[in-house]
Amino acid sequence: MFVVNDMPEPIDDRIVSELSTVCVSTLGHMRDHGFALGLVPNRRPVRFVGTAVTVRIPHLDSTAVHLAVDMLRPGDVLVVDQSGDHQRSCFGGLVSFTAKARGAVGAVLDGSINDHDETLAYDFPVFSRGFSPLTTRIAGVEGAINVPVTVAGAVVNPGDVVFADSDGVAFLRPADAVGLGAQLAAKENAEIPARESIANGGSIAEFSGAAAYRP
Ligand SMILES: O=C([O-])CC(=O)C(=O)O
Ligand SMILES: [Mg+2]
Repeated sequence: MFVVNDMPEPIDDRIVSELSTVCVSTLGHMRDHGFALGLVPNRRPVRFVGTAVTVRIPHLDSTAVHLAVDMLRPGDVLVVDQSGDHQRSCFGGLVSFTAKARGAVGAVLDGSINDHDETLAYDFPVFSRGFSPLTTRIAGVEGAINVPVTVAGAVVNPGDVVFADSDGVAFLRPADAVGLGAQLAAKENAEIPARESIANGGSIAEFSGAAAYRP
């Protein structure tokens, strides 16, 4: 059975611009959930913030991926749950080319990617488990578009904020992303005077508070 739900509301442009200047790992200093752990980008440096368009496929059948890629809009990020089949690739040259042509800003797959050499020229950022020659088929078995999915340990809803950089990917509910950019920027900016102090012999443990635990 195939499920094709409506496309989600695009995330606010302000969320995109605020999160585009801060690091995903700064969020990792503040919370432990919502990260896609174990995925790697097809190139570094990389950075994108966009609206999650979700897809769930059974391991062999990427019919729903091809349907979803055609639906992508500028600013979207395709997020694919491969039902636990991490070794298989549903995402190669033609899918990358189509996603980029639609204006999507990236993809996050809990599976592998293929067509490495072809996709270099497309310069389309994709997080995945790595490269694999074992691909999917258009088998028409089943699939779902814009349903809640699980990707590398994180639950993702259609319309969530996908916040990605060279360190990895975080997923945020849009309401949780409001004002987050400023919070992360403040935390990062606090390190500027610390660097100056450390360069002059100061202590990272004093800055971080670890010094309080020195026996
Ligand atoms: O079509 C696929 O499923 C994967 C692929 O090779 C491509 O995108 O070119
Ligand atoms: Mg191909």
